[in-house]
Amino acid sequence: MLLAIDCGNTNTVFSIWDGTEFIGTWRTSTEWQRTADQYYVWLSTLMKFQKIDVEITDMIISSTVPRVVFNLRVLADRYFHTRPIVVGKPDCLLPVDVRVDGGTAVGPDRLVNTVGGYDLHGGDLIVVDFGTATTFDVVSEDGAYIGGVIAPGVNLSLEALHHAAAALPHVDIAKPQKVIGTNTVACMQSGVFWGYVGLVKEICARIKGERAREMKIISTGGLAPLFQQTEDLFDEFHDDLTMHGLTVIHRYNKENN
Ligand SMILES: Nc1ncnc2c1ncn2[C@@H]1O[C@H](COP(=O)(O)OP(=O)(O)OP(=O)(O)O)[C@@H](O)[C@H]1O
Ligand SMILES: CC(C)(CO)[C@@H](O)C(=O)NCCC(=O)O
Ligand SMILES: [K+]
Repeated sequence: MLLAIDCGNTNTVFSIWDGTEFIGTWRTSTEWQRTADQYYVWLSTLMKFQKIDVEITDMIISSTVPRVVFNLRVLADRYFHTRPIVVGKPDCLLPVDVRVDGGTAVGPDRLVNTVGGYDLHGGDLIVVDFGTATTFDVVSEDGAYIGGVIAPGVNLSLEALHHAAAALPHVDIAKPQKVIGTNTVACMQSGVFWGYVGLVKEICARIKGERAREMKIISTGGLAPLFQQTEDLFDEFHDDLTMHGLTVIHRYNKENN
């Protein structure tokens, strides 16, 4: 069975794929110091707790944090006796082209989202991922990753305000009732929430303009539903788009490598 690992700058998600569906998904904070032994204790405990008794034979990793890959490789070797596929490494084949400036190391999560989105919807897509950063990945008609946009993430924007301004507290994102905030927290939430609604609309409109064609907008990441409930920003939301993309890349490598 496949263990798919999506390692972002804030959180790392482990999912087990049985070939048809994900039978378990667990999340931990991303820390490059975490050792293979620590991962194993954590994962095996959670698997036992959910009575998931399966043998992991394959592993695929997407990591936006290069340093964590070493210990995940040790995990694969020591506990599962397998060599992981690492997205972005030369020996990992991708079922889509990447058309960007020479020397650009595109984030593996963006490549995986491109593959996952293309598999589910075909081409001419904008994939919006609300993680540590908010990324827009532009997928051409033939499924290639042709570039995109990187904006500061929602939580990062709120944290930046808190850190840089002595009188601004730590605030969690929420949809404000009105645009005009009548207290500090409401003002901050309004700036980030409505600012983000505008950001998403403007960027998507400009991408469509530059491409001069209609494009489907799909979203993923924990905060996408919060925005979707207000305005019709996206055509579709997929909670596990990155994980889906990892299973597609794994299958492609098994068949072609
Ligand atoms: N309604 C909500 N309000 C506030 N935070 C939320 C809400 N729903 C989800 N979140 C948070 O949104 C964040 C986004 O999760 P996601 O997995 O997409 O990205 P991440 O883990 O923060 O970033 P990365 O993948 O870059 O590490 C998570 O930290 C999650 O706890
Ligand atoms: C933009 C992030 C941080 C989003 O997770 C990641 O995809 C990344 O580190 N990208 C590298 C630069 C690029 O994608 O062009
Ligand atoms: K993510």
